[in-house]
Amino acid sequence: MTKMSRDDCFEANPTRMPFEESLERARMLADALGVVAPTETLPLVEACGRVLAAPISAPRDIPAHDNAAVDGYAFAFSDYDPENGTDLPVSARIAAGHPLDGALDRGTAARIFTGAVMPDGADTVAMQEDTYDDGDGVNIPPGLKQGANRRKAGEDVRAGQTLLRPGCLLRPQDIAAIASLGFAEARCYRRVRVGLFSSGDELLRPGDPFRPGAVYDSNAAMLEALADLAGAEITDLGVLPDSREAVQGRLKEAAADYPLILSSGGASLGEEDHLTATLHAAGEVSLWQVAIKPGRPICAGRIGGSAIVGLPGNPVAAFVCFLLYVYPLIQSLGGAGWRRARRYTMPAAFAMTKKPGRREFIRGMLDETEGELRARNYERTGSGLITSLREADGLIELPEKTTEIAPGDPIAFIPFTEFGVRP
Ligand SMILES: Nc1nc2c(c(=O)[nH]1)N[C@H]1C(S)=C(S)[C@@H](COP(=O)(O)OP(=O)(O)OC[C@H]3O[C@@H](n4cnc5c(N)ncnc54)[C@H](O)[C@@H]3O)O[C@H]1N2
Ligand code: MOO
Repeated sequence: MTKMSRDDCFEANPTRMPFEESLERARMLADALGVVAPTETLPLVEACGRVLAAPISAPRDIPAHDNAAVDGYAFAFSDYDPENGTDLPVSARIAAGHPLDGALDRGTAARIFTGAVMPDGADTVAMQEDTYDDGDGVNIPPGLKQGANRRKAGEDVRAGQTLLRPGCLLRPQDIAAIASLGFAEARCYRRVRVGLFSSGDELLRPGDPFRPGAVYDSNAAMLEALADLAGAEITDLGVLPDSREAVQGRLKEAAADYPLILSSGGASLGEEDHLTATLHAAGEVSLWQVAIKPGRPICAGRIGGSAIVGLPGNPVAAFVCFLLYVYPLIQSLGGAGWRRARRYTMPAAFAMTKKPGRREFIRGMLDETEGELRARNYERTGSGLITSLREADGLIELPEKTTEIAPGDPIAFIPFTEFGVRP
């Protein structure tokens, strides 16, 4: 029989849920609840950052016409000698927004400007810097290929093409694409409404006078800011009272109003664990007690049509669990589908040993050495150190089976930018 160390609850309790299973259960919870956000039509600039709710198809080609890519002279390639160049009389002037009425006369060139519609009969443009006035017209230099300096109709987008599908997160470049089709508005999902509780008798709200033994509630402000970046709209519902009946009452009440409820603190195995008890009594538990560090006491489940996530009280654990579980949950409930944060493989710039059997997410900083990015760990591991989150650029993910990391070993890095947190 293997000896169990008393100070390691993972060895002492082999029943903790593996990380991948817990994430799959969170995903199943999200799938079961579906998209909870209603839709609304928004002007384009307000739509940026939102999730698209209806497909957007192109009513016409973009660009709509063949057009000049440079200021210069448009002509028919069939009138041109690519070996020696050609002198052509200039019979028209075409500015952007003012297409030529009729076709270009055969054997002539048109003075044309960037973005102006190519006249019928012309297929090639010489850049003005490469030409000269030969007295009677313009000299087109040798060496141009057919179609040079011409942008084809539909080369960006084809008429009828579905450009954006429901569920896509609208970025500035998507807004540009929608505007290029001539649409001023987009149908979007509303932000997911989230009710937020904190939990703990020691908590004071920022602004309250300090008292001995107290801790200011930093999780509420942090989670509100994170949820805002995730595209949700948080309502701070205050601190949960320390009574099982009162917690059950407040949670049930909130579940009737919000499709997602977050709470931090009071999720561990201590006597004060009213949240998990409420989920057991009034709803369903999807995951609880996961083999991860930090964040082991996380729990999640539902009451009716509302998802509830009990985040651990330690600020680092609350932050990490938000990124791992709540961020994708908000995306999914908000219509964007479940998205797993991307991992970037890079060499470790540190050495450490690790206990097997649990997934660890340690705080990491990016170092650039000789043009290569490497990840360094934050030396202290305490789950209450907000400073460590401020120093870090992201999380280093260490798999269950890993027991040792040496400098140069490939590691998986999840930058905070994946969650909209700017460096
Ligand atoms: N016997 C055990 N003790 C603990 C376990 C365990 O499994 N067995 N798990 C540890 C781990 S890991 C964590 S994480 C914490 C999580 O506990 P809770 O989620 O129940 O949170 P609390 O006990 O209420 O608080 C923990 C810690 O965080 C501070 N806190 C809580 N809320 C806030 C807030 N809104 N803003 C700032 N700081 C907050 C609180 O003061 C505590 O210091 O349990 C371990 N113990
Ligand atoms: O794992 Mo707890 O979630 O360290 O702070």
